[in-house]
Amino acid sequence: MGSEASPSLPVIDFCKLDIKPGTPEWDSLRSQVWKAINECGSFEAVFSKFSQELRESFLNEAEELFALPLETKKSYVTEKPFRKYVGQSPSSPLNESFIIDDPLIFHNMENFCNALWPHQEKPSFREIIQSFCKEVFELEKTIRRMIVESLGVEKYLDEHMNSANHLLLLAKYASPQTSDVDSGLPAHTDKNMITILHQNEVGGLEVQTKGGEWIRVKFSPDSFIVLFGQSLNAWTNGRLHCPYHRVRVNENNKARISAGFFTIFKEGYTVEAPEELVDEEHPLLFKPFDYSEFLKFLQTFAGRSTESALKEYCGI
Ligand SMILES: O=C(O)CCC(=O)C(=O)O
Ligand SMILES: [Fe+2]
Repeated sequence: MGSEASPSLPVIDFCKLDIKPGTPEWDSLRSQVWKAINECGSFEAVFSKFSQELRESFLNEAEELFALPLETKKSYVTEKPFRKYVGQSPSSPLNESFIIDDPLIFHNMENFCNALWPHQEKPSFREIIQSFCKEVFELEKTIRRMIVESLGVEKYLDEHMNSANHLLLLAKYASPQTSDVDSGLPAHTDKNMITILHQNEVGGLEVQTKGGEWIRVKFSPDSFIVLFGQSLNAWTNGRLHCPYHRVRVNENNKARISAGFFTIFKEGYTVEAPEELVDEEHPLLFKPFDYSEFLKFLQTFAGRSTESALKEYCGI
């Protein structure tokens, strides 16, 4: 963490993602990840995997999506919780977003494109979004593997790696019309396993330190901000810190575009801390739960009204 005057997130260089588990380079990266998790529950991954062209195309495709007519955007609804368009709600009036279910699955992207562009083929959207997501989700898997190793529970590695699905959030934050409006997304902790956030040059993401200070995340085209959520914390039996974060956008005439790469537990998978992580010093914190059932609870009034929703749902 930086000086007291201006705290910053730990920065970890993932430029050599092809390093192999078991090598000294891997071990060094893993100890940096574990240290950052303990200190902040968040870090900036420097990830220069993308050409400037691909990154710009990715952000441009997202911008084009939000430029569609409101009625068209609203027509994207699915039967699954949260996988839909949300626009300008009273609690975050500048924000609109889409959540796409596992974007690496061809027909999910096809369904999404058919809903948004019913009269037009949109292969570029699908291809660009998928090429981008593929790399970010590889980064996510590397980080999760490092966590399992750091906890010394490698015997659960395969099961754990296979227990996850991915979601893509695309969000736009309109620039406020007056300089005294200072809002974006209220402070919250994430409920999923891991979130990786990327943003255009407008910036606005803030992450809270354990000491309660807000870090304004500095923008760089290679920055991917990693945050840990309540479900992964439950699986580790409370070994992780899930930081509060928020978005504050200021008047600057340009919209903020962001992408959230979410990892969640698969529907039907029972999330349960490995017995090795439960002892007298670390009594079991959560009863086994199914993440997709927990999502339903999150949509109820009780689930929406608390920040410690998982604790309410299945805390011991
Ligand atoms: O737009 C962002 O960068 C943050 C989004 C976020 O925190 C969330 O959707 O949980
Ligand atoms: Fe979040």
